[in-house]
Amino acid sequence: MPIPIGNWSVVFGNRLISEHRQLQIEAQEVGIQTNIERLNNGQRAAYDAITSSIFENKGTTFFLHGGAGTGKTFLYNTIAVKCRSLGHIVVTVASSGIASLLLLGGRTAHSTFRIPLDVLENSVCGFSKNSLQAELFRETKLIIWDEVAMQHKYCIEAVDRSLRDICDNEKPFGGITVVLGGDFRQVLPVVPKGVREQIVNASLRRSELWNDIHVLTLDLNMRLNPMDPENVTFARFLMEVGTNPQEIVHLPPTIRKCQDLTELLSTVYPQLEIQTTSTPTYLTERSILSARNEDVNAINAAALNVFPGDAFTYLAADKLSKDDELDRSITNRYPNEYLNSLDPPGLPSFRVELKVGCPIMLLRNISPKNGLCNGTRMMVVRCGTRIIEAKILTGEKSGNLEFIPIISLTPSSSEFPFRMTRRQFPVRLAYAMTINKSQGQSVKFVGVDLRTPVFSHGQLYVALSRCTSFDRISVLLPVDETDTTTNVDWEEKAVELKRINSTRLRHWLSNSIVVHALNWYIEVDTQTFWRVMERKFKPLNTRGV
Ligand SMILES: Nc1ncnc2c1ncn2[C@@H]1O[C@H](COP(=O)(O)OP(=O)(O)OP(=O)(O)O)[C@@H](O)[C@H]1O
Repeated sequence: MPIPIGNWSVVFGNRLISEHRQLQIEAQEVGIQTNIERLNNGQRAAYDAITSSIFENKGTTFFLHGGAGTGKTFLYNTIAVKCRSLGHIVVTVASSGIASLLLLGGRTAHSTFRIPLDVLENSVCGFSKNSLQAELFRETKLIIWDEVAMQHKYCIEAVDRSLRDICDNEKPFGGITVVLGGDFRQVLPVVPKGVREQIVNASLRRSELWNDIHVLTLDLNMRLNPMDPENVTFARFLMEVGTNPQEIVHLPPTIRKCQDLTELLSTVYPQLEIQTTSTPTYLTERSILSARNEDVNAINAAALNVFPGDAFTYLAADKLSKDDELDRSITNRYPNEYLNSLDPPGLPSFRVELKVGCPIMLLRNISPKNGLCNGTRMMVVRCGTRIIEAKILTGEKSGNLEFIPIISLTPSSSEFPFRMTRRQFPVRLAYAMTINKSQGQSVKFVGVDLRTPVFSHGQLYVALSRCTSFDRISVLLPVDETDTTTNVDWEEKAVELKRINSTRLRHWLSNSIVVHALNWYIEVDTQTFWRVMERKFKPLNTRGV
């Protein structure tokens, strides 16, 4: 297609600003006053602090910290509607497509701010000073950014840098009031093949920006009924797992412990062998979670095996990028059979097997406006040769029938020493999903596969907080465990990872031990060091005796 000549925004105005004018008109039609009156004390205090920064042009950066169900989204939307109804521009974004669907006028942070995919320490966003985006942001009074705890700090820093530049203002985010929100008890940013220190360091809390951030806290769970003692105990248990985690967690007797995978499957998905059981409500209400992709794939395959009906198999077309295809040393070393055997995270498998009535999860933001985001759960309605028809199970658009096309997907550049593309339906089976993927999703019945314990910060807390009561959680533990599992908390004060420096070394050695691991030095306080050693080596000693 030829590129249009001329500057159409001069004729029609800035289309991004026009979209926001539409949101302002819609906001005037919503009766926002009742929502403001319903805010609880914590929400009200946060509301007052944020609105005063907006209306008095203070340009404060806030972090709204709150666990699952504490009413963060309710508050974001209340503030956004209030400001829009007064004619202000409010940009609402989230770190994931699925979370952005819950915000009024929400989009992903990456698409709104044009954050580079391979973001680095000094990256800037992909809009210039004269762009439509820059014009929109200069008019913006408030930015709301949800699920920030799982976003790499470089993304937030890139937005800060770019906004300072286009607004010619050295205040954080160019002087715009910003509300970042999330929960640091949940999983931290994903750093491919990253070691613990890299992952902890990728968190916003380790950014220079954190020094200028004003933290607001919400701690009343609005999803649980405070009059129900069972609910209160459950909320307390979750809080304990999230905020004061012990290395070993005792799972209360009210949580069902399954003997094997078959029992876990039949507890979470009862009567799966009957085709008519698989309705949208049945599938929306349940999920099995596991920390590792391999276990998730095995559980999905087992569930599909139990579910009746004909299986449709779709094989992908894999190929190397054009440059690599010409290089004989690469084509000889990585033939097509090898590419087919790869199962990179975030990409569909080479072989996708589906049945009508089974749940799937989208792996790409195909059309956020229509509820088709990375993470959207759907139920397969028809399996065509070139298209899959599926019903949306979650979010505002649930119940809508949509077509899923075959598309070309590329794994992140750092994954392999070559570039490849895979043409496949961007879906995975969704009877089970990884704990990281389940963040932000709620279900009625959850199964947690803990045969391999969680390995990263916040995973146990996220897995156990997907539903609202003990008796709806079933777990599968290793054969030799009856009611305990391991938790991981990387934000704790007891063990701090730091690059060594000689002045600190002398000081540290008085009350801690410095261990050399790979190319990092790890400082561990003496008590924790011996506790870990004891746990690790006790079995050997016992056998020796
Ligand atoms: N002040 C309030 N009055 C009435 N209902 C509320 C209030 N605050 C929150 N809620 C309701 O409580 C439930 C949880 O709130 P919300 O989804 O905003 O929490 P959240 O912190 O965003 O949760 P999550 O992190 O799990 O997404 C929702 O159904 C919401 O409508």
